[in-house]
Amino acid sequence: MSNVVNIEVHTPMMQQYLKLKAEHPDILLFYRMGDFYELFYDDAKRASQLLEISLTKRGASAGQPIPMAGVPHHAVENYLARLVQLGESVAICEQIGDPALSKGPVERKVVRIVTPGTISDEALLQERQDNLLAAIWQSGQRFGYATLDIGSGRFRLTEPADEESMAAELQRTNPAEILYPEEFSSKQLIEDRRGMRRRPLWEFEIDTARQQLNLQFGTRDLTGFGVENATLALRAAGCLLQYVKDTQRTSLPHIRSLTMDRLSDSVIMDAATRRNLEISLNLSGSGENTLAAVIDRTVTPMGSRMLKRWLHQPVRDITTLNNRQQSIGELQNLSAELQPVLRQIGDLERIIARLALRSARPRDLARMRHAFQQLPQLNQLLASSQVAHLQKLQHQIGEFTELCALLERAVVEAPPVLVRDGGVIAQGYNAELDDWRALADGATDYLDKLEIREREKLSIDTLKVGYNAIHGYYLQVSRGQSHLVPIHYVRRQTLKNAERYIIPELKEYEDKVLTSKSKALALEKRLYDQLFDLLLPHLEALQHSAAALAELDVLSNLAERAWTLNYVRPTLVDKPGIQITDGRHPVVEQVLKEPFIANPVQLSPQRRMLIITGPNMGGKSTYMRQTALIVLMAYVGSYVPAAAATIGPVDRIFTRIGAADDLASGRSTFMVEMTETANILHNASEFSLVLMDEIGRGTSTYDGLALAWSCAENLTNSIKAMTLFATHYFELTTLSENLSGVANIHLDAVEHGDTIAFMHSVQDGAASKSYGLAVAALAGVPKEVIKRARQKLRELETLSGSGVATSIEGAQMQLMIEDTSPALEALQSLDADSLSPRQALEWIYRLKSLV
Ligand SMILES: Nc1ncnc2c1ncn2[C@@H]1O[C@H](COP(=O)(O)OP(=O)(O)OP(=O)(O)O)[C@@H](O)[C@H]1O
Repeated sequence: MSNVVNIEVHTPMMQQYLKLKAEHPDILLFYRMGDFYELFYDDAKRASQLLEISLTKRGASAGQPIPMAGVPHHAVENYLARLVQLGESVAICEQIGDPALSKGPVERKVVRIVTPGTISDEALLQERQDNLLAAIWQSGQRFGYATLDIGSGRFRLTEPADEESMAAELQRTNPAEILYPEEFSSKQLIEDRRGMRRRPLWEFEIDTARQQLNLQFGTRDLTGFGVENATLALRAAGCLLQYVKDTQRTSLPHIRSLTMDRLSDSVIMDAATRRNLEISLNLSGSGENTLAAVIDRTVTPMGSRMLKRWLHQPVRDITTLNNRQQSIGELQNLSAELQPVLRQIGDLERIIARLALRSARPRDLARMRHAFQQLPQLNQLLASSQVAHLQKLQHQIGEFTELCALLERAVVEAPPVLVRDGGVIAQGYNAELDDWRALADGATDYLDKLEIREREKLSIDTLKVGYNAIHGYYLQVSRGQSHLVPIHYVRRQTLKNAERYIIPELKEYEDKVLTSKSKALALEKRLYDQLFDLLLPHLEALQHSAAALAELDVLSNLAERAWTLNYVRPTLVDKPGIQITDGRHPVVEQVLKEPFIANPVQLSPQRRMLIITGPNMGGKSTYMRQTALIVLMAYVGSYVPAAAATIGPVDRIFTRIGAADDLASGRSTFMVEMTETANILHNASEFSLVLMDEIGRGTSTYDGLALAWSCAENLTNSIKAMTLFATHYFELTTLSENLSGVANIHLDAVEHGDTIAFMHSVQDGAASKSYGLAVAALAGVPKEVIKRARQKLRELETLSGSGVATSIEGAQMQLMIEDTSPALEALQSLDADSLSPRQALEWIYRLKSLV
């Protein structure tokens, strides 16, 4: 802010503003002015662009007009939501002093900082998506990475060994905000991401990190979490925790532990694989036609978030997988009854987080109560289950009878949005509150009693209590009886026929009535806060319960999906290999109008590589992807789209499918393809599932073929990975003759008149011909171009004379020769509908002579 050299020359209000702004130079400052939040100077200009609100001026200070933009306070959430979406942070500055008592501007303070990665307000969050804050640290090749979900308290660490795995982690977690150290050298990893925050190096100090974390968890050291030696990740975690404390400005009791994610615990997928398999985002970046779109029918937002985490992090622990499978089996009979009950539970996880942050709204408490009210029924439904894992979940869910009763007593049936307006605490919960409210509503019989008492005591039958705006409450006595009033009656007003008096008791009452409304409100706020104090000791149990409920939702969803979509339970074995009978692509089978053709997969140490040939559009990519998706689903613990599946150990899934230019980082299609291939060759093992689609396509034929050939050899001979290798290089089909473990399969197609029909069924052996030209014709490439291509193809084939090419393309030539015969040409020009029977007979003779 260059125009602010000497703060003294500004108006007092601007001085206050500038001091506050100086503490938050990099983020927008929302400065509360009455019913508005206002932004000044550069903030105003930026906000007016980002929010499309008008930029005006508010007077002048230091001789210069002050650019200003503002948003009404009641609509602030909409604006915040938009800014947070754009990756911006906002400091919220409120008036905290009493305007009536302050000289000069009212005292103001930044009460919280809203940042994309630390939001917990319902209005700012997407329901069915995790919202993570991340911090990253680098040392040499290696990284430390910490993520926190403030909406649940999940705090996780990893230490990716290289850039590739770091990129995969970033993609898996997809944080809303990333803290990175100044001088971070792998900037290209994060530069396209939103919500980037550069932090000073000292925030990543290891000693400070340990100290901060121990303070947070109330521990002496971090050995209990098994992260003592993870110094890279701990540095990131330390920075992250300080940032959260700084922005939230409140305690964070729901962040109770730290977990280390170890790569060996899950089936690893790199960034390209995650993208290619379209797990929760499709290749064009939306959620349609993805695995998640097909199998997510969870009934709570927390369940949906958990399911997506599962899909992105398949686990290798057989016990966990068996637990999930058994539960799904059992829940197939129960899910129809369970799901409507679970739906009522809603987003308990985030409600509990807001409770921990003491920002839960009255409706959060009402929803929590409603959730508790479902628990007896839920427990009853689960009671009959024999599956140990479900029993464990049931135990973890608990019943919270007392908390439910408390909330039933304390909170009205349908509370308003904010505590500020009152009307949240229920009648009968607190006697004092009831009194104040009764007073405020004039709903007491105090005045009636007073009137009767005084009238009888003084024997003045005209005495009555009245009220007017000027004098407040008074006692009125007719002129004729006014001489009877006692000495402590003070005359206030004389009317024609009556006198009006006040007495101290009445005045006292009046003061009480006048202040009762604000007294009631203040008490209500206190009681509301006390409710938090009563609920918070149960925080840990509540968090466990929410997690178990989310898991129950995911499992009954998977049970329902398995039942509805006809999935089977896969058998997980220690013996390497993948055997699938009648496998289907979970997404393609849903979007296809025609029936999906199920296909088998047989992979084993003796049959490690399948070379897949067949026409374009034949279904090669679909087949390869469905195999990967079935394996992924099996390692999520889900049932799979197949008639049967037996799946051995899988450590990683790799895909080299399709190629998109990575223009942003200046890498060509071929370069991307080769980088991904290199990654596979470096990292795959005999337990990896590798999908290779048409590698070598992006360069000259011979280079491409040579590369494809040597990659295939390397994958079978040295790496011994389980590989599906789709190719248009027919030469590769001869690999099976020389290499053990390689087999040919193809996708079938048949010609049908002058078009071809794709059978989409996988058969043993290599494809008998290539249908490139036929498919091109099908796609509408002009006839003369196809014709010329046929000529050219023939020339090329005569030229090359290579064994494989001719034998396979020979068949193609056959097709072409037939195609150009005069009989065929004559037939093509024939309008069969216009022929008489006699003409038809003549035609047959004519055709015969042409052949
Ligand atoms: N098993 C199947 N059953 C029914 N339809 C299928 C099947 N497999 C694929 N298809 C249909 O065929 C289309 C093309 O499939 P896919 O993209 O897998 O072919 P491809 O052989 O990989 O083609 P290209 O070589 O051009 O990439 C799919 O979009 C789908 O509509």
